[in-house]
Amino acid sequence: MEVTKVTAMLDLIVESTRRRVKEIDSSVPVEERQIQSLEKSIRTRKQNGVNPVIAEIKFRSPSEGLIRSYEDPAGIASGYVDAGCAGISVLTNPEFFGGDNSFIEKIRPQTAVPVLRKDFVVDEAQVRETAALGADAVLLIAAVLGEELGGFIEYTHGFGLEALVEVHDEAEMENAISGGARIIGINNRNLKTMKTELETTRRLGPLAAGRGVTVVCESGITGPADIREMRKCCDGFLVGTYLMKAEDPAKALEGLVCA
Ligand SMILES: O=P(O)(O)OC[C@@H](O)[C@@H](O)c1c[nH]c2ccccc12
Repeated sequence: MEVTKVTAMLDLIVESTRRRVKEIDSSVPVEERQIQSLEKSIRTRKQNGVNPVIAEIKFRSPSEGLIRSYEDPAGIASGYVDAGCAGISVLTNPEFFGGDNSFIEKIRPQTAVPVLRKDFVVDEAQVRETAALGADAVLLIAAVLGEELGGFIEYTHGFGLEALVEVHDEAEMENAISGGARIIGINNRNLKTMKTELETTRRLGPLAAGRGVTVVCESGITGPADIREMRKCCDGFLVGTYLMKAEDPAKALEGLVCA
């Protein structure tokens, strides 16, 4: 029963996203620019013995409801940068995650780290829009794109952007690697049950070892101990709720970066 209900939730998100896609203005020019590489940022930090953490800006979610009352995303982002994040993940879905495209435009000019645009990409117009907004990378979810994943990865790279390709099981991991993914996010949250299990990264991380990809452990990180425990199975981390629930998100992040 529960599974059917939550699958309907993902369908709902994808459906509402398709409505937003119709409103994208594809005549907005995409300016030529040098992107900041998330892949490089993660690798450099790892080599320097610092935990690479992509810190997320997310005010609400279907599983948590309201996570933090709204405040200027640019202020949170600059705290994250000072605390040594490897990148900033920005939710732009308004209906379910309290995000907005304008968050990217607000954050980008004052941010010296890669910015990841997090949304439910179902159409190439959203990838083009991501480039126009000035982000450096875009999330592509294997479970949403299925057989089209490889084509979307190629399209993304064609814009000079990087893709964080999200997987949740063995088949999606293979689809991502054969589709040309360079950065793979293992989502510990089961999108059907909404539960998080770090076990997912423990199981799937080793499948990517030695295959030239950068692996990010996503969702359900609840503090420095999780980072210390999981870092042998991945290259970096993506953390949202734990930081956004903290009174001082930047201070909470410092504890993860130095864990
Ligand atoms: O808040 P958490 O449990 O730290 O998780 C962050 C991030 O992984 C999560 O926001 C996320 C992972 N994949 C997504 C896809 C869409 C929206 C959100 C997400």
